Amino acid sequence: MRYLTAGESHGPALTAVIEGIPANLPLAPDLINGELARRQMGYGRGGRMLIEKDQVEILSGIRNGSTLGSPITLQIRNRDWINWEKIMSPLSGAEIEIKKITRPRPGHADLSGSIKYQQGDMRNILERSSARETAARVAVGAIAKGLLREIGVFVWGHVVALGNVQTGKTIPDGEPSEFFNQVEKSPVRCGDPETSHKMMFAIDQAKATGDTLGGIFEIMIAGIPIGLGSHVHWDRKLDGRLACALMSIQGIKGVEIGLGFQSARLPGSQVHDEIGYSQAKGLYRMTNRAGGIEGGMSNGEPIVLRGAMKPIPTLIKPLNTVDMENKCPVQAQVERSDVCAVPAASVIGEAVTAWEIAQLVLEKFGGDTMAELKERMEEYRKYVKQV
Ligand SMILES: Cc1cc2nc3c(=O)[nH]c(=O)nc-3n(C[C@H](O)[C@H](O)[C@H](O)COP(=O)(O)O)c2cc1C
Ligand SMILES: C=C(O[C@@H]1CC(C(=O)O)=C[C@@H](OP(=O)(O)O)[C@H]1O)C(=O)O
Repeated sequence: MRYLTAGESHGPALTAVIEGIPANLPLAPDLINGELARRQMGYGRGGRMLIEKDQVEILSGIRNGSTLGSPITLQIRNRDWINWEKIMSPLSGAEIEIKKITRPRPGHADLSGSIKYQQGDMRNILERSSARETAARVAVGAIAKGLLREIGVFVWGHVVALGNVQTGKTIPDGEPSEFFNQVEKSPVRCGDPETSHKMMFAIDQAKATGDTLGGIFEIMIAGIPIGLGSHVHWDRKLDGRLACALMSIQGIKGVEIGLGFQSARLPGSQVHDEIGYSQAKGLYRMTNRAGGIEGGMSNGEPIVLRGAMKPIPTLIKPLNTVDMENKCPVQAQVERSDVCAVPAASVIGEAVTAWEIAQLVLEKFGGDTMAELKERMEEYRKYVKQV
């Protein structure tokens, strides 16, 4: 399976072309639109989110509510395009004078991108570096989530820290759906109402001072059998693949799996998950500090990952920079911006990890149709149970 996305932030649309989804996966546009709406919902977003109401158009690969096995093309139009049509026109000689962006924002792609691609106007960099692109990735992830649901695998995400406000709540063992229902109700995607309020207050304060905030989100993936990924080669390791997926999200600067960095400070007796066996459960772990991954493979416990997002680089009270026209000190470019996008990043984290898991499932079990895939997984699950 593979996919590509294309599209500029203020261009006409974002597009994704996906290859390798098996035939006969039921897929309604509402399933994708629901995920697109979740990505847009978080507290702390700027003016752009009031303009966009992301809706998917399916251009190929799905007929009568079901995948065909052929490439799937998805498109999400940018409602903001009408305000940028002339500035973003693909034709040369626009009728209006276009003001170049020459004041790179510290923390964004502007400076390095404009030097690398030899662009005098940094708009030519910011348009594609923008996290607007993640709307396309969430649409792709919605299809991956749909596929995983069919084989009993579920992906959830929630915010565990925003700036220096942290939630003490962890995902409960067993059936976590009640906890995640609470998360869906929270504008900051935090399962603890009291902490949610503190997080919203922190965002309000950052906004009032022209500043921005980052934070940490956690992803949990349940229902994965033992043995996804492999120890045999570096690029087949499940932890490496998931870390790469999360690090590819704009603004993500750190990834942890299970205890993560904390495991480096603890003795082995407090880190490794002891193995047990009972007739009812079969092989099981007494704890899940490894976050469900050992030796580059799933170990049958839920996978638990965290992504750390830096504060948004565009500040309403801009940082110092250099004007590339004359190298004089100036304040960085600012039009409008989000104050915090960690709740959105949590939804994007679900999408990119769901894609990676779906890809690994297809690599292990294969299948041109959902029936083939389900049958092969069923067989494997039976085998694991009787080991
Ligand atoms: C959902 C989301 C929304 C974002 N919104 C903004 C924004 O409004 N302004 C901004 O400067 N950066 C925003 N960012 C972060 C930048 O896209 C990101 O910092 C930039 O592309 C540089 O990449 P890097 O931080 O991964 O190095 C957002 C990121 C995400 C995931
Ligand atoms: C458009 C989205 O996020 C954008 C990501 C982004 C950036 O620099 O990454 C900058 C902002 O865009 P604009 O400059 O148009 O206000 C965000 O709104 C989105 O998430 O759909």
